[in-house]
Order: sequence, then structure tokens, then C-alpha cells
Amino acid sequence: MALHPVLETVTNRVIQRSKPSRGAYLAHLEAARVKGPQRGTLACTNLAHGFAAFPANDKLALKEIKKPSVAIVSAYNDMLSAHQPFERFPEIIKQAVREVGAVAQFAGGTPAMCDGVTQGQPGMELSLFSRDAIAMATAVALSHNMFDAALYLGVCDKIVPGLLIGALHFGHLPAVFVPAGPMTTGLSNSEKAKIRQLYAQGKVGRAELLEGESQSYHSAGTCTFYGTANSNQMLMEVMGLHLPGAAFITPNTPLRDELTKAAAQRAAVITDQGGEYLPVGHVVDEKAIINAIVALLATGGSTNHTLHLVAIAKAAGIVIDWNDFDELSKVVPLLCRIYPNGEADVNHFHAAGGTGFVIRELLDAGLLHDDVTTILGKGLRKHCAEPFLGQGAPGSEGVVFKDSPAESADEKVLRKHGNPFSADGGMVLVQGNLGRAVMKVSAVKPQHRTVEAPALVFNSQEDFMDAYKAGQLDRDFVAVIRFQGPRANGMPELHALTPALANLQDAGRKVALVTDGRMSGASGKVPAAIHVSPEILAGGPLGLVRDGDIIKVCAETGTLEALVESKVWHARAMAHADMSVNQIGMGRELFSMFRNSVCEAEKGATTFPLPSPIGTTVGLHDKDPVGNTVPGSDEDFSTKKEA
Ligand SMILES: O=C(O)[C@H](O)[C@@H](O)[C@H](O)[C@H](O)COP(=O)(O)O
Ligand code: SF4
Repeated sequence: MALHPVLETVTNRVIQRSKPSRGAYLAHLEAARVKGPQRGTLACTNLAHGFAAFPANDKLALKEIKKPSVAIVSAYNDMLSAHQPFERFPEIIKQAVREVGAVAQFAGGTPAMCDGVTQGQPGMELSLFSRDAIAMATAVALSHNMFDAALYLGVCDKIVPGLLIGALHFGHLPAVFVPAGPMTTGLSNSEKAKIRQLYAQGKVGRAELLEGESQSYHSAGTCTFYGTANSNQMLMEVMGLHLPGAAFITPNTPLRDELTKAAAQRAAVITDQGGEYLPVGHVVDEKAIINAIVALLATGGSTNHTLHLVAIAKAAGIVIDWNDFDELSKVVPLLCRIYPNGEADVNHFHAAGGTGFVIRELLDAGLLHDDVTTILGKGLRKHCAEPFLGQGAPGSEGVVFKDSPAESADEKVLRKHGNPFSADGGMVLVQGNLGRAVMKVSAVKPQHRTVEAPALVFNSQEDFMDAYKAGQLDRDFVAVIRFQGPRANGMPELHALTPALANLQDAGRKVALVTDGRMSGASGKVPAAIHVSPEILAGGPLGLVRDGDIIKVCAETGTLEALVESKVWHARAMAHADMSVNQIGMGRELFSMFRNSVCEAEKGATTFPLPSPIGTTVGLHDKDPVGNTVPGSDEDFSTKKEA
């Protein structure tokens, strides 16, 4: 199947734009490779420390400096239902790796925040920065340099992006991502949302709300809506960093354990010593990143990936921006309806055909690059498959992979590319005199995709909720919630506003949200122009909006505009707010360096630089050694905005 012309155009543009930084990245990768096991570069004392605590057989293998050593980097904790199953994984992995003559070492743990626990709470102001903190923790683990491959155990929002950013800074090491899988289906996501709206209206009490939430989030495993965590899973599948179809197999089942063993053994094989060297820095190339954007759009994935995918690409020296997302979204069909884009959850999606079905449909439509490298070697089509238990003895059944089904088992949830739910991917770039922002429309009914109404300006989500509870919002309005950008308060998700906004929309009000903050991947039905760039603390024009200004948000025309007379607009002074309350408490004082160094949302809201050529000083947003503007740098970004 010939590639879609837009896929070719955007891919070639990204390759060209990334040439300097991608070239620098690959040079660093080659410089980090050594012949033989990495631990051979250590001094004897270093090495002795590195295997002191190991059992005799592993210690011998490590001492000989022949067999590969596989790092385990795990984001296990009991807070995230999605990560709790990882508690058992290290022992399963160590035994499986021994069976193929190698050694697995628990290299280090990383933090992991549950955005469900912190949603609407002060802790959410650490959430986005926890991604780069996870990348740093990954680097601390791998910096022992005892390893020839790494297994990454993570599922949720900022964790998989953080682990992959960290992994890419050790791009010479092969990487296999190991998921734990979704919890079984409980109370449906739409039922859960209804109970929340009733609570927001005062029609049910806390007891009914807590009962509904507990029936929805009822056991170990990932929450079953298609939010950022499950979008991460889809992207790991399409980038070929998972074994095929590993994403949505239930935790603590024989098949899940067999998949974990198989992933561990695969990591040992794809090392320099294993004979099929597949470093993660070669797997994550420009085509893999474009494939990830396409899969995100085709499945109605989380808006958070207009930040995280940009950051992941940057870690590999690849520069993407929201024009790339927007142009691809216009030609990528929506193939899935998973909550918040529909009624179904990820268990239903998996049963209908799952990730392999989506990958095959997009390959057949010429909307994915097949000529990529994955953890299985050359070619993405190997991932159009689903895992099943093998025929081995109980407890060692193994895994077999079968082709994904030709037809969807439920066309209300999953469709072939010739009969999509919509011709476009449902994520648009909106821009105008308020800046550039992203808008997910796959979960917004067509009649709500354009809102033109008076601005109501708030400097916090709490102020908005106070106005709602005081009955001041029963009107058409565009809520402009500012001072929510990464420099201001860490760019929290404002998903807690969804029930109130949804009630007003259900009551017939034309409402929309405009913010330099974020929404959750689980946010849906209310039109929201989010991640407004530049944010107000970077001089963004949200600071010029006043109550009553007519704001136009339109997904059809890509408009984000304050309809204010130009000379009035330009005569206005920038609004200010006291951010001190967001700088201390709940650990926020520890993240001031992140707030002070974070870059624009459109460049991933990262706190690490693009790769620079070996021997040059590393700058966050610099010109290259010969004075050219580095693609993706602040300089490059600002010239593009003026264009
Ligand atoms: O981006 C996401 O997917 C969200 O951050 C998600 O991980 C978070 O947990 C939501 O808050 C869950 O939705 P509820 O808050 O509606 O349960
Ligand atoms: S999906 Fe969200 S709420 Fe569920 S475990 Fe992950 S971070 Fe927590």
C-alpha cells in the first residue's frame, strides 16, 4: 500500500527539521556503545560493588563479563492501581532471564504519581514535572553502567513518557516496555460520569459518589477509560516497544505472567551480545514518532501526548510540533470509540480486535510506516498480532501470537479504515491572538465544536468552582482559566471542572474552556482549547483578556481569538497574579528549578535540552555551533510564531 501523501510530507519535514539534533543524538549513541558487555568498562572495585549482593550463579555470570545483564527499571508502588501488579515482576523477570543464560538486575525504581489521586488537589501541580523527574530517576538507575539492555515497568500518564525519555538518553541500550494491564470492567465510565454530575448538582451525596467511584475503580490494573495511561499503551504497541498485544491483558493472570517472561527474554536476546542488537535509539526514529502521532489520532487518544510525544521525540533528537499533529489529524480516520470518545472501555476494545487490529488497518490505509525497527526486528506488520497462552505445562505455558482478527468483533467500538467513525482524528490546532492551543474534538459533539461567548476570567480552578457553586455560571461563556502553565504552577490537569461544565452544557448553555493548563486524557464532551502557548507567565496574550470580551473557539476553522478592537487590545496591561501559594507546600518548593527552566508547552514543556553535537555546550534553547537556530529551540519557535 502506497503511503498517504500527507504522511510522507509530514515525515520528510520532520526528518529535515531534525537533521542537526538527530545527527548529534546518533553520534552520542555510537560513542556510548562498547564492544562486549557495558560492565567491562568498569574498574574491578566498581564491578564488585555492582554484583556484591547477588546470588552465586548470577555473581559468577556477572564476574565473567560475557553474558548480557538486563536492567529492571520499575515504577512500582501501591498508589497506582495500574502499577501495583509490578510488585511481583522482578522475581518473574530474574528467573526468566536466567533461563536464557543472562542476568537481570533491579537497577532502580522511579517515582510514579497517580493523577486520579491528585486530580483537583495541590499534588497535581507536581504531576507534569514528575515526568522529567522519572526520566532523571531512570538515568540514575542506568548510570551504574552495568547493563546491556533494560526492561521498563510502567503504565500511567507521566511514567511511560518519563521512562522512555530516560531510556532514550541511554539510546545505545535495547529497551523493552513491560505493561501490567487493565483492571477488569466495573461500573461503566459513563455511569461513573453521570453520578459525578448528579453530585455536582447536589442531587446525590458523598456516600453515593464514593460508592460509584469504588465500583468503577475496584481492583489492581489500569483504569479502563482511554486516558493518558492507556494512550501510552497504544503508543508503546505502535512504536514496537511492547510484545504485540501485551497492553491490554489482565494483570495477575497466566498470560500476563508469560508475556512478562517473554519480554524479559527478548530483552536479553536483542543486546550486542545476544546477536540481534536493537538499541532503543534506533527503534525510536522519525518514522516511529510519526507512527505514534497517527495511532494517537486514530484512537482518540489523550491530549497530554501533544506534550509527551513532543518531549519523547526531543529526547531522541527529533523535533515535532502541533502543525504536524494538526495536518496528520485531517487525514487520519477515527477508528475507535473508547470512553471518553464513546461508551466502551479498553477491555471491550481489546476484545473487539485490539491494538494489532488498529495497526493493521492503518498500515493497510498507508497511514503508518512499516519500514521501522521494533523490538522484534525490521517491520511493523509483525505487531498486527495478539498473544495467547502456549501449550506448555501449567506455569510455563509460554506465549504464542496469532494474527489480529480481519473483522472487528464490535463495530460500535472498533472499525476498519474503510468505515471510520469520522474521517479525521479529532485533535486540532487552534490559534489566533490568544496564542496556539490544542483541542480534542473526538469526544465533543459537532454542535459544541464552535463557541463564541463572553469571557469569564479566572486565575484558578477553585475560583471557577466557587462561581459555579454560587450559581453565577448559568449562562453562555468561555471560561479563561489562566496562570495554569508550567512556569506558573506546573501545568495541572483541570479535569475536576468537567462535571460542572458538562452540567451547564447539558442544560443548553454554550460553554468552552480556554487555558494554559491541561485537561485529563479522560476529559471529553466540553470544548477545551488547552496548553495555550505561550503561557501567561511567558508573556502570553491570555494576560490581556478581560471579563466580557467575546472569545471565539472554533475547531472547524482552527480559531482561538479574542474579538476585541486591536487598539483596545494592544493598549491593555498584562494581568498579574500572586503565584506564591503555588510555590510552596506539598513539595512544590522542591520543583522551583523545573518551573524556572521549563520550555513552552508546544516544545513538550521539558526541562532538558535537545541533543547537541559532541563537544558543544549543551543549551536548553540555543543556536548550533555555527550560529544556526537549533530546530525546536526557543529562537526557532519564536520565528515560526511570527511567520
Ligand atoms: O490523563 C489522564 O488520563 C488522567 O490524568 C487520568 O490518569 C486521571 O487519573 C484522571 O483523573 C482519571 O479520571 P477521573 O479523575 O475522572 O477518575
Ligand atoms: S490511569 Fe490515572 S487514575 Fe488510573 S492508576 Fe493510572 S494515573 Fe491513577
